[in-house]
Amino acid sequence: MYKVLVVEDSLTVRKIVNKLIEDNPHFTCDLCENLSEAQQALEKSHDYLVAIVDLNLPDAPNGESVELALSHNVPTVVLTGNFDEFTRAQLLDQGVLDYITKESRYSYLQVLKLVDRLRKNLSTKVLVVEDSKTSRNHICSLLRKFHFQVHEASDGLEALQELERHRDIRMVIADHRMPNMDGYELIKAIRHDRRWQDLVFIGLSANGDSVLTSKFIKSGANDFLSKPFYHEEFYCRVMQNLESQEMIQTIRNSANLDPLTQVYNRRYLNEHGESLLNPKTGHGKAIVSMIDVDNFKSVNDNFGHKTGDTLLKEFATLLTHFFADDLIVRYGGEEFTVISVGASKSFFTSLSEFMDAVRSTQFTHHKLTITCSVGVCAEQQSNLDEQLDIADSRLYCAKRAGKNQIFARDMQLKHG
Ligand SMILES: Nc1nc2c(ncn2[C@@H]2O[C@H](COP(=O)(O)OP(=O)(O)OP(=O)(O)O)[C@@H](O)[C@H]2O)c(=O)[nH]1
Repeated sequence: MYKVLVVEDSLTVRKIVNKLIEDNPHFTCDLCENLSEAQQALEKSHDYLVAIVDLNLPDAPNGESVELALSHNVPTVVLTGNFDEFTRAQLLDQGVLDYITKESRYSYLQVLKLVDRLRKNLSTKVLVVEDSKTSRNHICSLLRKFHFQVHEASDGLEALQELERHRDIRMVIADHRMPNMDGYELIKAIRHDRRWQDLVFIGLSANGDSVLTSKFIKSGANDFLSKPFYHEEFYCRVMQNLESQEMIQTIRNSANLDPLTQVYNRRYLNEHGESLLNPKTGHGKAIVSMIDVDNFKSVNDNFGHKTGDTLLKEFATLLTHFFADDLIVRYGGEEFTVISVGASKSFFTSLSEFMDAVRSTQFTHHKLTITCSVGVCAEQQSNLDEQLDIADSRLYCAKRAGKNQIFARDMQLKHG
């Protein structure tokens, strides 16, 4: 749970902000109506994610509440009834994150959006690629103020190494002119690699060259900023690009993920499974397994469909824990497919550990114990469908042989 400090003398505004923020289960608010309450709150707690502060309070008419929050190193958003260009520029220079006027419901939604962005930023990695240390430090400190996890590189080659080391970097902000590999070469290298297709890339350059801008964008950059930039513009671009990327991710997820268990769905398997077996695009071979919960119908019959759903979710979570590097698909109902391109020995070790974990786990709040049956096809066939069919027929054999077991080869059919 993240704590938000709200310093506001109007009861109505306090209530609106509190309601909007606390409707999001990630947040809780501490409400203060004047400077002295804010002072006490800041002395008592040192873990505020952000402070939302009214510029003029009865006991602090000249923005003292903002200075107070900033002096405690709490990222601060100013909420005020007066829009005044000079004050706004002054506050942004002082280091406040944003300046929002209390005009309409939309203003309050903007506050909420910013607060939630700050929460998400805590786990968002950004790579800053810039050879000038002064400029790099400046960009990094702007990003840290917004709670981003910041990584640094001084040229394109270093950036690629950093991206290999931290596969979950979501955004790259790169200068154009750099030794060894410039920004333009960097974006080309990034877009060449499918793993980084969703990475947000913002190019930077000192000369404001429009040819360079279009070259960057055509090569796959999402946006471009000319230096020197005003930090408000910088933040707007960063936030907007991240939001667009999240929207694309959400659309992609809703097309490819099973909504109940959040593992991949059949559609994804049909579109991408075969490429795993293709030596040009994947590993050329894979171990295919079909995993099915035993007697699942009785869970629905005895405890209801909702409990059945919860059990499936927990079962899928267990799969993701044991087969983190493999492709996990909900094949249908209570049947899952795991496709592994790793070594056969380590796959069977994980499978056996997974079966043990299933037997010993208590599922749902009813503490249900279950087993599962598995059919595996590790021998390569001419296509994925054939491997799936063989794994499925072995799963059927495992069921017929009494369930709670693995069938991996035809030989075992006889000894089942
Ligand atoms: N709760 C829930 N049930 C589902 C879902 N999808 C399929 N089912 C149910 O899963 C049950 C599967 O039943 P069966 O095919 O007889 O399988 P089983 O009871 O596990 O029997 P064995 O496979 O032979 O061990 C059916 O009752 C389906 O209605 C789902 O998304 N949620």
